[in-house]
Amino acid sequence: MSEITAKPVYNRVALIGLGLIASSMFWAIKRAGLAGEVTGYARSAETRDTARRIGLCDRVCDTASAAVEGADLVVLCVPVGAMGGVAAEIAPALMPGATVSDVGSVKRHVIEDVAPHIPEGVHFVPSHPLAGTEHSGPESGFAELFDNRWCLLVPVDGSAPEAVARLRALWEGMGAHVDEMDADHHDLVLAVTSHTPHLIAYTMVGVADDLRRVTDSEVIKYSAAGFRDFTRIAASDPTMWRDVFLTNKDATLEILGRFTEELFALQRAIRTGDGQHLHDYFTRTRSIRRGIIEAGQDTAAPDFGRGAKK
Ligand SMILES: NC(=O)C1=CN([C@@H]2O[C@H](COP(=O)(O)OP(=O)(O)OC[C@H]3O[C@@H](n4cnc5c(N)ncnc54)[C@H](O)[C@@H]3O)[C@@H](O)[C@H]2O)C=CC1
Ligand SMILES: O=C(O)C(=O)Cc1ccc(O)cc1
Repeated sequence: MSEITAKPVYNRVALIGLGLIASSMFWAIKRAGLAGEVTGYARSAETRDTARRIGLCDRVCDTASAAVEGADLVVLCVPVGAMGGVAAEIAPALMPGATVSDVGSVKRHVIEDVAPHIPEGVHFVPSHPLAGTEHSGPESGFAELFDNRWCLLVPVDGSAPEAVARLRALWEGMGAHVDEMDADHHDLVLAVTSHTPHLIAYTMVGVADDLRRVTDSEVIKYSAAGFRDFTRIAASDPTMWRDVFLTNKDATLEILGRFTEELFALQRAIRTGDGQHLHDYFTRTRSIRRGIIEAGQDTAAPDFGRGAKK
């Protein structure tokens, strides 16, 4: 857990879109004293009311422009497909010298949608915390979400090194390990490690539901850990994940193509009784898992299902 820092990294941070990630950022920023003030804006009056009720943000504003006024860091925490529209809305109110960042799960598309709206003299440094849960909304965040998790910074052409270093300090202060990556590489890596696995989980739960077994209490009760993980992941926010697949289309289709080829080979091995193929395949995948454990790269699973925490 981070210590309280002596000096805030930013004077004023504005969080736009008050869901899981923004609320977790707020509690993590407060935990370590990383900003003088945190303002927030959410599109719906209901979310703004909830935020005020639970003390999420020092000041909740009724417009995005009011929230970003005087902010030296603005973080867009809305679904990937909404980033460009929000950037256009806040652009005239951005303070010269401010940094705009985002936390979107896809980077190339966000950069293409947001960068054209960033005024001269304002920095743009996209980011992506590799931490989350299947929960969403302002009450789902907690200060520990980013502890020991990776946050990838994806600087664009012209991102000033000092703006990148300052954002790195914020994420490290929130407990994350930080790495930098190019946008296309990011999108391919995430298609393998997150996006396609989510699609597979959605599909598996859909298949089980088609068989009318998933809602049967006995099946839920006796389902093994793997299927339970699928149901947890398949409960993730539909808007967020719709946008992920629509905006990381090429990388996801590339990985899905490879996935289906391998799946067909396994399907054929089962049909033809080719136990050697199955055994070889499972031996290879087991060694990958063991390599991860031996390298100490298996970070502890976050404590899913927690509520907002002050
Ligand atoms: N949920 C997760 O596990 C992770 C999500 N992300 C990314 O973080 C971003 C936010 O995700 P969450 O916090 O999970 O979502 P969330 O659904 O909890 O919160 C998103 C908020 O944005 C608001 N919103 C939607 N469209 C808007 C618009 N046009 N203008 C203003 N507000 C709008 C929603 O009402 C909601 O309050 C997404 O881009 C997602 O890809 C990144 C890492 C992990
Ligand atoms: O809940 C899970 O298992 C996750 O994988 C969380 C997650 C979801 C989306 C991201 O862009 C990053 C992390």
